[in-house]
Formats: sequence, C-alpha cells, structure tokens
Amino acid sequence: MTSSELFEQIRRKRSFLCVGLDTDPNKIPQRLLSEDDPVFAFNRAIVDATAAYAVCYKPNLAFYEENGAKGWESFVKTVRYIRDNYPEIMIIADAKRGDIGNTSQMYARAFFSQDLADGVTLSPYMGRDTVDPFLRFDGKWAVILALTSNPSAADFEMQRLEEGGYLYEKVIDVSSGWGTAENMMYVVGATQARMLKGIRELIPNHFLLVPGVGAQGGSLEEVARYGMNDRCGLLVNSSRGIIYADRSELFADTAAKKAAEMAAQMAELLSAHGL
Ligand SMILES: O=c1ccn([C@@H]2O[C@H](COP(=O)(O)O)[C@@H](O)[C@H]2O)c(=O)[nH]1
Repeated sequence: MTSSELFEQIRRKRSFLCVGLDTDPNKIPQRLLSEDDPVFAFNRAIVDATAAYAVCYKPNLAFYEENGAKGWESFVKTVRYIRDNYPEIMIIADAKRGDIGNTSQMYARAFFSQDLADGVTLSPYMGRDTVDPFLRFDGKWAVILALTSNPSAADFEMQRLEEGGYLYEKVIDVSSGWGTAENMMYVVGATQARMLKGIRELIPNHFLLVPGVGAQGGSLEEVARYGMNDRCGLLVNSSRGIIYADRSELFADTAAKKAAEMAAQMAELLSAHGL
C-alpha cells in the first residue's frame, strides 16, 4: 500500500484509527471458546464491527505466538479475512523484529512474501542491516520504534547525548536516511505527544504509528496538535480501549461504538487541520 492510498482512505473514512488486535483468549466471551478457533472468531467479529471506522489493523504477534502453531494460524486466518473482505485496510504486524541482515531477511520474507502484512514494527537498535531487508519489498513498510509509550522509554530512548539531543532523535535522524517516507514509518507513543513537535521537524512527511491512547492515557487531541501533517501522517492505535470495552456477548457492538466515537473525534481533528 502506498502513502497516497493510505491518505485517500483516511480522507474517505474521515478517520486515522488503527484498531489493535491484541486478542487474549482469557478475555474473550465464554461463548466463543467453543468455536474451532476462538481467537479468529473474536477477531472476525471485531473486524466486521469496526471496519467502517478503521484504516489499519495492528495484530500484536505476542498474542498469537503465545499459542504456538495454532496461534500463528489464528493470525494468518485473521489477515486473510481482512484481505478478502476489506482489502483497502492496512495491516501492520506488531512483531518488533530486528536481527543481523540474513536473519532479518527471513523475518521480512515471513511477513511479506505471503502478504501477511503491509508493515512490520522493527527495533532499530542493531542498525541498518536489520532494517534493509524490509525495504526491498514494493509497497511494504518498515515501522521503526522511535519513542515508545512505556515509562521505561526513559532508560535508553530519552537519554541525552553529549553531542546534543536525545537518543531517539538520533535514531530518527540516521534511520530516515535508510529509506523514504514511502517505505518507512515511525512509532511514537501518544504518552509522548509533546515530543511530536520536534519529531515533525526531523521527519515532516513520514507516517507515524501512535499507540498509547485509551488504556495508556495518551491524548488524541495532543497527538493531532503536535503530530498531524498536511496528509494527516498519523495512524493512532487503540487496542484494549476498543476490543475489550465490553466483555459481554455485546462486545462487537460496543467495539463498534468505541471505534465510531474515536473516528468522530478524528473527523473533527482532520477538519480543524483543513483536511
Ligand atoms: O511504544 C509502543 C509500541 C507498541 N505498543 C503496542 O501498541 C498496543 C497498545 O495497546 P493498548 O491496549 O491500546 O494500550 C499494544 O499492542 C502494545 O504492545 C505500545 O503500546 N507502545
């Protein structure tokens, strides 16, 4: 998927919502547990309920790998379901990969050769050869962790460098030269919204994947104020705040309501930015 296709979808749906599919079998309604594949059954219901408001889905691989081969199968079935029924919606595999070049090549193939994702989240810690293999696939995205939403982002990412600036700024500055705004995005936590102003000076045109609204307390309004660019440039993720908003049989209806509420707020923010 190109950035223009993504922006077109944002304009059409008046939303830049990414729904996180962090599906924990211990949190899904009892009734689904008798299904062949409860995780897939839950995801299918969530996807059908939220597709009108979402421009992206982000399955976090930890929630699938936890269940071994069966979990991977649930992931693949979910991706295929989205591809077959909502082909315009972007899929980012939140896998946080990154390893020496030949290993990274296998990671990239694992997701991209079979079209299991449009983008994969990557840790940039080991440098360029860990990211390069992901940039060799047309229309696919390397989604680099820059400034994450967790409190421990202070341990490394927020360290001040002797040469000036923060480590995360150096990561963005150096890594943005490895690809383009057409094949790289950055992860910036919504809990770090004020830092988006400086980040936009380094990368005015890149799309940013922003987790951390809802359950982690980040503000959508602040994210838009500091991070939105002239083609929106934002994919704001909510996982628990949507998929577990209601643990009863009505979970899908409530997820739709929550997604619609977020999309309505996003529509206002897009209009306020003249988009
Ligand atoms: O900095 C980061 C990077 C990734 N995540 C992931 O996003 C979702 C957030 O889930 P919520 O339930 O909406 O809090 C989850 O998959 C994280 O692993 C992040 O939160 N922060």
